[in-house]
Amino acid sequence: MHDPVLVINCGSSSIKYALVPASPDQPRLAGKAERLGSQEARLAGVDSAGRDFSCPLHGADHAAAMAAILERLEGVRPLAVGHRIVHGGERFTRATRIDAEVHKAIEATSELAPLHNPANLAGLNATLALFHDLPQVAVFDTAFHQTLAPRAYRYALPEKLYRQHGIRRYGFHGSSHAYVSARLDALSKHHSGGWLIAHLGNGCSTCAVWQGESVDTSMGLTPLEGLVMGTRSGDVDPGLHAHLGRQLGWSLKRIDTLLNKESGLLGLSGLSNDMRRLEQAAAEHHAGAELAIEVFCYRVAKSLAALSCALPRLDGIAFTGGIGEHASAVRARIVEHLPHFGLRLSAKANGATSNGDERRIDQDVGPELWVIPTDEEQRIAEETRQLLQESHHDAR
Ligand SMILES: Nc1ncnc2c1ncn2[C@@H]1O[C@H](COP(=O)(O)OP(=O)(O)O)[C@@H](O)[C@H]1O
Ligand SMILES: CC(=O)OP(=O)(O)O
Ligand SMILES: [Mg+2]
Repeated sequence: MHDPVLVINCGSSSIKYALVPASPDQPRLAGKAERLGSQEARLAGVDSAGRDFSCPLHGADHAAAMAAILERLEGVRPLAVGHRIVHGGERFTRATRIDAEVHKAIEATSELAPLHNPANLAGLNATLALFHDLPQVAVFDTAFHQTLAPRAYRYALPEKLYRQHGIRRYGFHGSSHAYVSARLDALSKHHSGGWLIAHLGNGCSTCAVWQGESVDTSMGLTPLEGLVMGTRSGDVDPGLHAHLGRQLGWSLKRIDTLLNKESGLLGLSGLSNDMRRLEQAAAEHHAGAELAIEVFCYRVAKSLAALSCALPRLDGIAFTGGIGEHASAVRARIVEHLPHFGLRLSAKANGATSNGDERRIDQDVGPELWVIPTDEEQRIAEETRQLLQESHHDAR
């Protein structure tokens, strides 16, 4: 049980890997393959000899990138492999050891998370081939939100669709929200309190946490509901699909691509899905970039206000994800849109450059405001290790 856990986090266009040691004072080998599927695809990180590296992947897809990662980890013998699996449907409420039947069940949920589950499976298949004798564990994004009450997870649709087809809200980014919520519990004086968490990365979601449990969240049946994201629209009028079909003759496939890949920050700005790029362009008065940032911030605030209804008490708000962690102007604009929450942002603390630390950014009055860098890999490793310990215990 002292060996490290290899964590594979396959996103829509990236793969993060981490060899997470049993004890936090030991070094962690980690890296990331980015922009997969494009000519700019690259892999950078630390290899099994502890050396930093960075290399082009020349248009590699997920499977090719996984092969390149595993090559760099040659000689590594982990305790187990923990996989981030985005959609676990209603069946998977906690980390689960992967066998042939679980593998099939994950495949079956792929159509509910078309940008994610197929990528997760590519990562799983690559490590299964190399480490076929090691335990492989699935840690689901949806599991943390299985504590939602029916009033939060049911859509106002005929019951049959829920009972027979599992059509309900599931929520995602569970490992991130769970990690941040546990850190807030450790750091804040409000132990086990009421928190709103904004995970703002390429995919974005908010979550209301009460006493360590998710009570509501912005994503739904798929990771498309809710906030404006890099290329995803978030909420639109459900009548849009029928309208585009009738008026423009668009197929469902075309509409799906529009909402998942051509919308969000990219669609609004007409420029980029990357917040850094948009902030630069907005500083030069690019109208599309200014609008994209304005809509993004307003929608995050609106979602936080809506989710506050799920909390008996609001102790604070935490920002995480690439944008939540680094974009101080975005955080300030979100807070500005919530004047009735009594939030008092400290301009100095908010404006300080982020160097990966956890920090408070309020003036010590009103609900607390935090920046907490997320660590999905740490959470996935912990859940993997815990599952193995439990099965070890049960077997004795
Ligand atoms: N310094 C920064 N300022 C503004 N935005 C940033 C900064 N660093 C990263 N971001 C944004 O974070 C987003 C990516 O978030 P991240 O959580 O890394 O993505 P992923 O969901 O792929 O893990 C991008 O929009 C990127 O522009
Ligand atoms: C669920 C989801 O949106 O994940 P990601 O942020 O990795 O795209
Ligand atoms: Mg992400």
